[in-house]
Amino acid sequence: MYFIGIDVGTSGTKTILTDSKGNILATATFEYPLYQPQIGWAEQNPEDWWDASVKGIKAVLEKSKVNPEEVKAVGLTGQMHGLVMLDKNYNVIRPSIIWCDQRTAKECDEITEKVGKERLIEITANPALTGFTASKILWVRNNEPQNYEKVYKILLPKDYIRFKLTGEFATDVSDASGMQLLDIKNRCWSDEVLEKLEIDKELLGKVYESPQVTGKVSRQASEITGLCEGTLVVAGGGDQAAGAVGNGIVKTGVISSTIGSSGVVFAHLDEFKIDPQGRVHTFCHAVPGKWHVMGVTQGAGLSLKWFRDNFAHIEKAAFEFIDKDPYILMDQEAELANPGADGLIFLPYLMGERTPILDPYAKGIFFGITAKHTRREFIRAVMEGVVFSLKNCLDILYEMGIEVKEVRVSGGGAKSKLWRQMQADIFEMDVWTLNSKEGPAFGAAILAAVGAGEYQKVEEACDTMIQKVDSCRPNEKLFEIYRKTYKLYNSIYPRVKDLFNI
Ligand SMILES: Nc1ncnc2c1ncn2[C@@H]1O[C@H](COP(=O)(O)OP(=O)(O)O)[C@@H](O)[C@H]1O
Ligand SMILES: O=C(CO)[C@@H](O)[C@H](O)COP(=O)(O)O
Repeated sequence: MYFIGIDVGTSGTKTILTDSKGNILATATFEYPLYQPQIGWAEQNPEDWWDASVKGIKAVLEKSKVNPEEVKAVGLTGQMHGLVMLDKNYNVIRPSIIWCDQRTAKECDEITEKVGKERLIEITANPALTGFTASKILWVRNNEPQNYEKVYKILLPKDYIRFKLTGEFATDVSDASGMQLLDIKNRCWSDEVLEKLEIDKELLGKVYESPQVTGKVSRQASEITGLCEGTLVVAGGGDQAAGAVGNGIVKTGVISSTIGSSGVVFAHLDEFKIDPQGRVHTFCHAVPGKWHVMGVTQGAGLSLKWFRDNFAHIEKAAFEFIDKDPYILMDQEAELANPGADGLIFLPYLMGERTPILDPYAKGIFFGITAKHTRREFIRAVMEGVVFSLKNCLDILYEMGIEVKEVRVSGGGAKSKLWRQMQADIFEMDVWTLNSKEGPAFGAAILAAVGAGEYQKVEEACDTMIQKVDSCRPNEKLFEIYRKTYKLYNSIYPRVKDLFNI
């Protein structure tokens, strides 16, 4: 039996095909643009996600030579929080306002006022945040009433792919948690929040636990994708929860640190638990009946990509001549700089910042530039700044009393040995890599295997399908320089934060 996992990421959609033991037979990634019509805005075109998913499914079927009849189930995952609105003819009404868009500060105030700050945290386990879907819905209602009038269904990114594959309107508890409309403790839509925000429940899909089957591939989707009509489609999860399943973060003590476009530190919770100050998110996990807590930095891999696209012309040119990934060349360059980048510090707030500072107006900073600094210190400072922002989230987890015995790294950033080592040195802990680097897509395939009955429980599937392969040991000699640099990093934002919103 075979399973397909589809991850609708921010930089592209990744599709993988695995067997039931977790061997990956084929992978395919198709990229698409991110539109930034104004500073702080971020949009993508849901049709691009569907095109990339169709191409991905076709590619993995072709590369693996697996007979589509042997593909038992498809699992879906993707970037969380993005708002997809369909009209009654199932057409997309406007581009999706995605997770890193920061335009909704006013709507967050509106949510806090209507629901009440404490009650909102009690129900949704989080304060009102610009990244979450509820404020994006209100923004469209307040600013584009002509679009809001047309809304028939509201979906999350991966759930749009589900609709295209099966015709069903559905979601799962982990992704729905990021809409700020879910009662997180009771794992269902909150009638109270919906009523107070005057959002009709009929607009939302049915909520499932992540391994549950939500529908089957339709004849039309079968003709487009090459999958067999009737192939099962399971609920899946938000990319962080599915990624955690793909990394085996399904029990306490083991956490993950992911550098994708965003950066996330993620821990499993057996019991519902929140940070009373709302500095990190508590959401439903993709493991039925469990929760998780995570800290999110908005601009992690996104920061390095921004640097590559704007300042790494040498590496990009080299790529054309010697066909070497510019990121690998940038890594080599950064490795030549000293740890601590000779005092050059980068705050990665290029898309505002989520946890723990929760500031949509925050902006990026290079601090401490001198004539001695060269491009290599700049690249290194970007990478270190991202790890410091992840360490800020890790510190909150420690404050909450969460046990951390082991860190597993994933996301595109985990391809870099230097970035993995920096995490070990700055977290002062061993960091592990796994057999699969395809975190969320692999997690979605695991959820598909559970949904199809190949395994009874997510934990059992993880035990069989995931292996640890390699670790980076922290270098104690670097603790002092990184501790000193981290202290300085932490003292910059509080001193300048009032200047960002002028
Ligand atoms: N070889 C590499 N070295 C360092 N960083 C890398 C490398 N390859 C990819 N990345 C980083 O990974 C990011 C993409 O990660 P990915 O998990 O694919 O993102 P997403 O799921 O958001 O689309 C890029 O923005 C880049 O910063
Ligand atoms: O906003 C969050 C999680 O709350 C992000 O993690 C998005 O889900 C996007 O993820 P990537 O594209 O970086 O994987």
